[in-house]
Amino acid sequence: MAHTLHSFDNGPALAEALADKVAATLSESVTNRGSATLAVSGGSTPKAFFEALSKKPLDWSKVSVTLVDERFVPADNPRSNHLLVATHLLKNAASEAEFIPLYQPEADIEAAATVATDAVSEMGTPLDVVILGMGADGHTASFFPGGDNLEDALDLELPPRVMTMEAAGAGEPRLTLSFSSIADAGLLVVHIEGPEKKSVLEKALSGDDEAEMPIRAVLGRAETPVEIYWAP
Ligand SMILES: O=C1O[C@H](COP(=O)(O)O)[C@@H](O)[C@H](O)[C@H]1O
Repeated sequence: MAHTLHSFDNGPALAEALADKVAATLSESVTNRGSATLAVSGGSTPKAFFEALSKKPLDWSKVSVTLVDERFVPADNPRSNHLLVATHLLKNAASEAEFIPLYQPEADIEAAATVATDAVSEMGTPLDVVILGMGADGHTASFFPGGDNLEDALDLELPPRVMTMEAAGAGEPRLTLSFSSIADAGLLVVHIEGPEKKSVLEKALSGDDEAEMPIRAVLGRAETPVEIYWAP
């Protein structure tokens, strides 16, 4: 599938431009459908983007926000993506948005995935905006190389859902949207920063082994053209 690379001089310029693009897409959905949906990633990269997006003037009370992936930890854990989003995105104008967590306080992660699947499915499909990150190992969402559920997670024939994932490189067990949940998003972005991530992207684009670098599934098979946002 096609992709477009948007390069910026620095992180703050990228954050502002991406926030403008996402806000415009969400506003359009609110105008056309009366509501909008957004799924964002965790990690260290999106903080400045979240801060910029949180200030964009749109009817956030009509916007539902969820995560692309999450560790199986409660929201007060410093490694929680929910905590990251609460701290950097769900404030200012965006404090009006509804947040749908992937972590659920169930006895085990499989039960949490079932509850989260029901909650996310109420957001409707396709999602309006999905923002993906990418790790140095070529993972995106929680599609990790060597992940125990990787094959099913990348299967576009399986229904959209929240899945569990365990992998050596993942730390805690993870909850992740399946590829079928994100591949048809209205706006599908891969947000990466730094020279190392650029090299990882170039390596991903030069091969086709998805088990080695799961980001290749997104770059190669997503129904929606991928918008890559990069800054040094
Ligand atoms: O584990 C994760 O890492 C990736 C990339 O994070 P970064 O710190 O290198 O920006 C992220 O996209 C994903 O949501 C997160 O769970």
